Amino acid sequence: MSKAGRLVVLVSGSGTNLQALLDASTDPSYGARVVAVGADREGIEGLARATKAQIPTFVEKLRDYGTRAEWDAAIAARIAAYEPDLVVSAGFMKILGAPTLDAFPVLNTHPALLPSFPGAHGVRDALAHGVKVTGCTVMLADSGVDTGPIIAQEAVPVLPDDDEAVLHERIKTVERRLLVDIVGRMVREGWTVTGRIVHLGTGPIVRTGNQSGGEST
Ligand SMILES: Nc1nc2c(c(=O)[nH]1)N[C@@H](CN(C=O)c1ccc(C(=O)N[C@@H](CCC(=O)O)C(=O)O)cc1)CN2
Ligand SMILES: NCC(=O)N[C@@H]1O[C@H](COP(=O)([O-])[O-])[C@@H](O)[C@H]1O
Repeated sequence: MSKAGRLVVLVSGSGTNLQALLDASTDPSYGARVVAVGADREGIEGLARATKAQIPTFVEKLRDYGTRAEWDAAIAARIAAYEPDLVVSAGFMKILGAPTLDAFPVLNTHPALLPSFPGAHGVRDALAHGVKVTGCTVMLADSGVDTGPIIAQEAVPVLPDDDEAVLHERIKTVERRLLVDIVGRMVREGWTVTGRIVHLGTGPIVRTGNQSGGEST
């Protein structure tokens, strides 16, 4: 059995996507394991889920730093300490800067069909716009806000009496399944990026010296 891919998962809230990854990783054939959970705030359920699973956690609060650049450097250093093969932003509510993006592949999950409704309030914005179909997107983060190359999407219906919480829970049911599937495939199969297109299946990401995971061409 080859070595399991190392995931650092970043959270800012309830952490149900994190929990789905923790649950999936109990099967050795999944090929990935969560080695640390990071957050931008204390006292969230996502951190409690990690602690219950005996996974190391760290918190880097933006307000503890004089500048955004200092926070960017600090969270990148915390992530680097765990030597991830893949960073997963699962409800993490801060835009990651170059120190993280330049060092690691960062996967993000968003509760809307990008490029529609990017940002911190995708579910609220879709509902307010009156769309009849929304969904979720798994993508590679780049320096923009939800502008990175899209890996997978799945549509979710908007029902007449939906409020933001009801719709978001319907989306999250789909999102957790999609995220677990894509993370597992990326770690087991690797990926390449050609322009905006992500191709899965280019060889295992877990580095054993001469291998490489995600590659841009
Ligand atoms: N470099 C990137 N970092 C992150 C991305 C990304 O696409 N590129 N995605 C986000 C997750 N996200 C949407 O999926 C998202 C989260 C938060 C925001 C935002 O406006 N954050 C504000 C602060 C909001 C707060 O503290 O409540 C900010 O960072 O100043 C936009 C999009 C994860 N990181
Ligand atoms: N723009 C970022 C964003 O809105 N992310 C969303 O936050 C939720 C976190 O849920 P969780 O903490 O239960 O996994 C998820 O639906 C995720 O897509």
